[in-house]
Amino acid sequence: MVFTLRWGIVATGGIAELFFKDLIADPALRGVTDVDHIPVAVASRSVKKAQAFIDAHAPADLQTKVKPYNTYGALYKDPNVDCVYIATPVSSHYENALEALRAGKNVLCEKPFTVNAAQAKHLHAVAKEQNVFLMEAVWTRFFPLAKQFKKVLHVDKAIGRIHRVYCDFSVLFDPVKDARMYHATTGGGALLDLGVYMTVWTLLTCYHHPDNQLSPPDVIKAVMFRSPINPEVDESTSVITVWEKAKIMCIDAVTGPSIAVVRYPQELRNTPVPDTNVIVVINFRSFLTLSIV
Ligand SMILES: NC(=O)C1=CN([C@@H]2O[C@H](COP(=O)(O)OP(=O)(O)OC[C@H]3O[C@@H](n4cnc5c(N)ncnc54)[C@H](OP(=O)(O)O)[C@@H]3O)[C@@H](O)[C@H]2O)C=CC1
Ligand SMILES: O=C1OC[C@@H](O)[C@H](O)[C@H]1O
Repeated sequence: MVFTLRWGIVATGGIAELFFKDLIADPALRGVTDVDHIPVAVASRSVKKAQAFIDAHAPADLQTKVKPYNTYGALYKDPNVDCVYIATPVSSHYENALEALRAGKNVLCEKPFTVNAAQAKHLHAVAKEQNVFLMEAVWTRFFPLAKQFKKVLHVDKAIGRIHRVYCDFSVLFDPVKDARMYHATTGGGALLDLGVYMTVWTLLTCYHHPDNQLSPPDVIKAVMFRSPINPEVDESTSVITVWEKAKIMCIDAVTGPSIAVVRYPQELRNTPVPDTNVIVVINFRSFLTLSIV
């Protein structure tokens, strides 16, 4: 029997477009035959934008079936929506998710989940109260690669004992096109926007290390450079965590919005690596490659 999940899309920006395209792809393409996803509503702050989004992205057979809304709140009240996908800037995630949860909807909320831990904890509590599903859309955590990464490190122990972890991720943002990245009011800056991506690999390596027994890090220290374009947001941030039980020190660095230091496997492969050192490379561009060099 096929379970059908009916989706409401909140906001019509860049990632909402990509999500929508994936949502309507046939699940059989990824070997799934017992679940079907259908978009039933799109909400924007302007109904014209919602309609234009549907016109541009919904396939012919769904064009008249996907309902446009001119407020996000109206979509939360639609009884045909089972799950709401929130694709607004992070500064609005808490408010949007809270309203959707209180309307009894399941929620998939874009990363970063909220601007602080208190908001995240409150959303978690409300979702429990309402007995609905709530998740942050950190897609990289759900690639088969993540599972394989954990197995290679912690079950196969392919690189032996882990002493130090370095995670580095950079993206260059255009001050006009990616304006949300340059303002604190929209939750911009390197750490808030990109930090989750490194955290995935840090947590898989350190938090899920068998010796760590799912304990939080014992030390967390961070250094931040302000953006020269708008000092309200950070240009780059480095975070050191120490995991005493597993005896690992981890350095996470993110860079953006206006400077990007991009390191990809190609250049690492060309770097001679002494036998005693091992680098595990995750290729962010494809998410398919896990190399031990
Ligand atoms: N998982 C992933 O790979 C990615 C996730 N993201 C995350 O998705 C979220 C949205 O990013 P992205 O789509 O790139 O952003 P965009 O700026 O392209 O779109 C954001 C949309 O949110 C709505 N919105 C509501 N309030 C505001 C506001 N105050 N200012 C601007 N827009 C607002 C608008 O839709 P409308 O006018 O229709 O209401 C707008 O189109 C962020 O949290 C980001 O971190 C982003 C890129 C990749
Ligand atoms: O989540 C993200 O990952 C990739 C970036 O290009 C994007 O803007 C960011 O928000």
